[in-house]
Amino acid sequence: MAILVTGGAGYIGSHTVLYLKDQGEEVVVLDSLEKGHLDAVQNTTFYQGFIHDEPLLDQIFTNHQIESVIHFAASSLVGESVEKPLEYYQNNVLGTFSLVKKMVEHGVKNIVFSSTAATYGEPDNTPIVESMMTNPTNPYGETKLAIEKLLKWCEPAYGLKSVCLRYFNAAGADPKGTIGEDHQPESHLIPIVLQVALGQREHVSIFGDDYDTEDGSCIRDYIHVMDLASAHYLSLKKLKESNKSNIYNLGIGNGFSVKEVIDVCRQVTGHEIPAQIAPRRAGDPAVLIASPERAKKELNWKPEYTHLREIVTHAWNWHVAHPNGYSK
Ligand SMILES: NC(=O)c1ccc[n+]([C@@H]2O[C@H](COP(=O)([O-])OP(=O)(O)OC[C@H]3O[C@@H](n4cnc5c(N)ncnc54)[C@H](O)[C@@H]3O)[C@@H](O)[C@H]2O)c1
Ligand SMILES: O=c1ccn([C@@H]2O[C@H](COP(=O)(O)OP(=O)(O)O[C@H]3O[C@H](CO)[C@H](O)[C@H](O)[C@H]3O)[C@@H](O)[C@H]2O)c(=O)[nH]1
Repeated sequence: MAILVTGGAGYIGSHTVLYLKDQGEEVVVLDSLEKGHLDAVQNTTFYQGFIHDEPLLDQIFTNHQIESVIHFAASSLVGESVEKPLEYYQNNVLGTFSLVKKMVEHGVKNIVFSSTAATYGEPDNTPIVESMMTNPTNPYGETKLAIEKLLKWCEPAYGLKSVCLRYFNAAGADPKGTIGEDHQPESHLIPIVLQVALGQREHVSIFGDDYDTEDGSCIRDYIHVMDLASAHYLSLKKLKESNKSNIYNLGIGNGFSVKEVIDVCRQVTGHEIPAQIAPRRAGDPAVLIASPERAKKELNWKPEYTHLREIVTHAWNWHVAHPNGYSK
């Protein structure tokens, strides 16, 4: 039996594919390659195409014995979603609609879904526990919450079981250095800061220093991408054993401000990394810190890389070895 990984050529998807294969799982990847990289999924059964291509999904579900889906494929930039909400609803909500419809038609009962901390919006308290109110502050988070709700209603109707993983900020790279983060254009904080250290950018902009935080910059919970990968594996295992849907936060449980992240990158790279204060980015909440206790307790998940310095070191090793990402 195989696992279909949508968006498996992307950043988190490719690290999860690597992890799943290491555990002996059979994997089939579907990715449009609009953002992903074929080199990130070498020696893996691969289909280039869209999750809303229903004939292609029929072909994949017919050709392979797919027992479960891990669903990463999405548009996922907070700022861009504020500018292009229609594109976000089309790719994320309508795309997932087709995927789930075809899963139901082909009798595939298990899905692990990439949700996000952005479903919570501006939480009243930290750390965030799963029972807190969801109230997204941007269209990206709204589309992910809409998908969580779609999955919830598909359980009583069609017996579809789901695990929604609300990740906080994915960072780092495969510690062995085989794959890493390469978004084009890059918008995420840590790779941008490392591109400054590599001399590819003159400075990093700090989006807002007037938030209600100690140093005025936004606070996020950075989680190593391989710890995310192991959580997907454990979620699927638990789902198949218990036949019970659930929602889990995935973060370390510690927050770092933008300024603190830049300081850690300075220590790791030995580069001065010039930074400039810039206006706030639309849709950004001030503080997002996870309580990962439910995932630790129920999935027996033990994050391996809990120090930001270690996470940044793995990212830096990848960037130094691949200054132009996957492009030759
Ligand atoms: N990076 C983070 O910190 C973070 C945090 C929370 C949640 N997430 C979620 O995790 C998932 C993966 O994020 P990522 O950072 O790896 O993003 P990514 O852009 O690197 O990967 C997404 C992949 O999906 C593919 N894709 C997009 N739309 C598609 C479609 N309609 N059909 C087929 N393929 C499609 C892209 O080509 C890309 O390879 C996303 O769902 C994202 O919303 C990411
Ligand atoms: O050049 C930059 C880039 C980012 N930031 C700041 O750094 C923090 C982290 O930003 P990222 O773009 O790296 O990540 P986000 O927190 O915006 O988004 C991540 O977490 C979200 C959940 O909140 C979503 O799930 C999204 O997919 C995922 O990339 C934010 O405060 C952002 O304003 C800067 O100051 N300068």
